[in-house]
Order: sequence, then structure tokens, then C-alpha cells
Amino acid sequence: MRSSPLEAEVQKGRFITFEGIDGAGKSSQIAAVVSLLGARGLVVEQSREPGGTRLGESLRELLLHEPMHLETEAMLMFAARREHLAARIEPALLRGEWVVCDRFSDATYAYQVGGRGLEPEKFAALETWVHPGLQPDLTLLFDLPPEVAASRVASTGADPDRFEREQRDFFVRVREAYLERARHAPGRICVIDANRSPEQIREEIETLIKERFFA
Ligand SMILES: Nc1ncnc2c1ncn2[C@@H]1O[C@H](COP(=O)(O)OP(=O)(O)OP(=O)(O)O)[C@@H](O)[C@H]1O
Ligand SMILES: Cc1cn([C@H]2C[C@H](O)[C@@H](COP(=O)(O)O)O2)c(=O)[nH]c1=O
Repeated sequence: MRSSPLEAEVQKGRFITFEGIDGAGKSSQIAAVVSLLGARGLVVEQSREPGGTRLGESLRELLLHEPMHLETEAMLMFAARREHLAARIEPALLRGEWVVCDRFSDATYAYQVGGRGLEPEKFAALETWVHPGLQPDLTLLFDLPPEVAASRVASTGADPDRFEREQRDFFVRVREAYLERARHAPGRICVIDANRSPEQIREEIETLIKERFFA
């Protein structure tokens, strides 16, 4: 059995991911992109990580609330991702559908390598094992100062999870790791200035998607 059907078969759909530190403002923009694609008659599978499957959502509960060793955290992120790829992402792409996902492996690089200090070689080994040859077609990285993001998270009034409770230094490292990853994949990762109004951000993203996929 092949570990990833997309290694050998032709991927017909498109895979778009959204990334950024907690509170960057991804959620409402994801909804706008899903409607934009839907209005063009495309079938869109919307999902999130960690999560996206029943098992993945159970792992999400543990990841967001149970203290654990950083390598356990990294491996559980990739375990949830393996299930998500097999059950939803790869079948949808092979059917020619579009997948829009809130976070993917760039988040593991940013949070576990950048934020927690996981060795980059261990991240690379997991990434190669779990999705050899597959990367998103487009990643929108919402970039903003951690203090702005933290005040947005606080303004929701929701109980913060294990990641949201981290201090500013952690998010400074996560942000820097995201930007480093973007520097290494400039054709795939587009950095969006998320410290603007939702309307300005939506306009930029719509233009970007039209130019990238429909021009
Ligand atoms: N551009 C913006 N300007 C000001 N506030 C915003 C903006 N975008 C989102 N918000 C607000 O910030 C809060 C967090 O936004 P949202 O949930 O979309 O972020 P997120 O990136 O999905 O966060 P997380 O990754 O933590 O789930 C919400 O209260 C939202 O209304
Ligand atoms: C995929 C992934 C996620 N995380 C962290 C990032 C966030 O703090 C949470 C998910 O919550 P969200 O509000 O739905 O964005 O999980 C991570 O540390 N590593 C990952 O690979």
C-alpha cells in the first residue's frame, strides 16, 4: 500500500491553508474564501487542524488541554494530520474538490519547532513520513504583532487553551518561525498583514486568489 495516494496519482483539486499565531483573525476570512470558491461552483471541503476527523477532534481536545512532552505534542499533531489526510484531504483532492484548511504542517513548524524548541530534523522526518510530496498549493500567513493578537484573543472572553495561555515570548518565536518558513517557500506562502481591518484583509485575499487560480 502506498503511504500517500497523491505521490503517484494526479492531484486534481486545490489545497489552501490558513496560518498565523492565535488571534490572527483567520476564522472569518476562511468563511469568505469558502463562499468565494463556492460562488464559482467549486466543491469546497472546509476543515481544521488539529481535528477534521472524529479521531482528530479527540486528539485536539488532548492537545489543547492536557500538558504533555513537546515530542508527544509534535507526534500527536502529525497523527491527527495522517488521519485527516487519509480520511478527508487526499480523497477530496483526488475527486477534484478544493480543500480549505485552518492550519497544517506550517503550524507544527511554527509552534513545536519555533515555539517549543523541537529539533527541526525531527519535524522534517515527521513531515516526510506523513505527507511526502504534498504541500498546500497556497498558504495565507496572517502576520501581526503578538500583543495585538493577544488582545483579540482576550476580547473574545473565551477560556484560553494551553497554547493561548503562553506568554508573549512564545508567540514572538512562533511568529518568527512562520516568517522563516515563508522566506523558504515564497511561491507558496503569502504573508498577509493581519493588523488591518477585516475588510482590507478580505479584499487583498480575494484579489490574491483570483490572480493565483482564476486569471
Ligand atoms: N482584522 C481584525 N481586526 C480586529 N479584530 C479582528 C480582526 N479579525 C478578527 N478579529 C477578532 O479577533 C478575534 C479572533 O479572531 P479569529 O477567531 O478569526 O482568529 P483566529 O486566527 O481564527 O484565532 P485562533 O487561531 O486563535 O482560533 C475575534 O474576536 C475576531 O472578531
Ligand atoms: C495544527 C497545529 C496547531 N497548533 C496549535 C495552534 C493553536 O494554538 C491550536 C489550534 O487552535 P486554533 O485556534 O484552531 O488555531 O493548536 C500547534 O501547536 N501545532 C500544530 O501543528
